[in-house]
Amino acid sequence: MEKQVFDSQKRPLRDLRISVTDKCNFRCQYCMPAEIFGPDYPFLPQHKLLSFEEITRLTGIFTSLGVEKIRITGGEPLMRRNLADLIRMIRQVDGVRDIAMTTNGSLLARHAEELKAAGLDRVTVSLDSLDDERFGRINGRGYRVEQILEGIEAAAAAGLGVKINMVVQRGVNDQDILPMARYFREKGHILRFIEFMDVGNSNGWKLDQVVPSREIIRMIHAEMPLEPVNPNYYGEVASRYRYAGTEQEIGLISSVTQAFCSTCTRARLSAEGRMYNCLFASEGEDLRDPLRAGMSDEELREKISAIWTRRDDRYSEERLKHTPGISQRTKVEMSHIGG
Ligand SMILES: Nc1nc2c(ncn2[C@@H]2O[C@H](COP(=O)(O)OP(=O)(O)OP(=O)(O)O)[C@@H](O)[C@H]2O)c(=O)[nH]1
Ligand SMILES: C[S@@+](CC[C@H](N)C(=O)[O-])C[C@H]1O[C@@H](n2cnc3c(N)ncnc32)[C@H](O)[C@@H]1O
Ligand code: SF4
Ligand code: SF4
Repeated sequence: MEKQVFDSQKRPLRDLRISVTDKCNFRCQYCMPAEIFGPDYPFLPQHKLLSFEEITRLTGIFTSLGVEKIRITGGEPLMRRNLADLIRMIRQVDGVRDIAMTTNGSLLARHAEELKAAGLDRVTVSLDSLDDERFGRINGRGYRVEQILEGIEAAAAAGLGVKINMVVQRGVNDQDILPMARYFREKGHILRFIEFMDVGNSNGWKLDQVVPSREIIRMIHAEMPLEPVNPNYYGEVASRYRYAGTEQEIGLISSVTQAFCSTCTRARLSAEGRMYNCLFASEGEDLRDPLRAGMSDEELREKISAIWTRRDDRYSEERLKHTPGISQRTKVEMSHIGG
């Protein structure tokens, strides 16, 4: 690393979350509701997407400013053709310590081995229920649980690290909290419960749909006693717990009730090459056009450094005081920026 940049709140730039496509084969109601993301939805045409070479070049510039962790996301990242080639290219970039991918798991079984061979370290698979009927409704396309579980097991068998993410919504899948905890405890995979967030403009978020993490802990602890575990690293998003007397962990991502903006080290790159300083940002800064217009690495580096240096975003910490006005502000969609 040549230089570590800090933002206006003294937060270092450490992670880059790269969205490789805005398309997805699911239509999760909380992310890409089918009524809005219908057959005529104007997804990005291929020429507007950053190429693998462009993503790799930008990754190298980000690592020279302090980034060590890369997360590949989307849309559904496995909808991007030849994704393993991109992983192979990013793996070669100096300073990249960890490459993870967030996926809905539906295409994972057929790609797990090539992704591992290309240099992917770990996957986080999103799964909100073990009940086929509920899961089919949540994903909006009738996909079955079995297909995702096969993807999870294929990833583990290929030697990838595996975590499971479950977005919890009251009245939608809160009855799945305990079955999910029991199942993944038995399987030995880390399950993380995510508080449903007001991302984007289309998911019709209401505060009473959020199940606070402390309620989830209480519920699980009553059946399977838990004890807290210290964070793995500065700015870890999940609070960790383990089942008492075991090494088996769960995580709670409390972005609504216990915001973690004060240690947020994450920059985001959208599929068309805009840099976002926050998951809830309205505007991103275009890097693609300057890159295609021939900007040098040094000039791009200065541009990215300047964007991070003036960053003061802390949306989640301010959310509650802003809650009445939340829906009036136009934010980037989660499927666009990648979560
Ligand atoms: N508000 C907010 N939520 C976030 C942020 N980063 C992640 N999340 C939420 O947490 C979920 C899980 O994110 P992951 O990328 O799996 O978590 P992570 O903590 O980066 O993963 P590890 O690297 O395995 O620790 C996302 O899908 C979002 O819902 C963030 O910066 N702000
Ligand atoms: C936008 S998806 C992209 C990657 C991939 N398609 C997937 O679903 O894993 C990334 C993560 O964001 C989470 N997510 C989407 N909308 C959310 C919301 N409103 N609140 C909390 N998490 C959300 C998803 O559950 C998923 O774990
Ligand atoms: S959460 Fe992931 S799988 Fe669901 S619609 Fe969004 S991008 Fe697709
Ligand atoms: S709300 Fe924005 S600043 Fe806060 S943790 Fe999330 S991405 Fe970071």
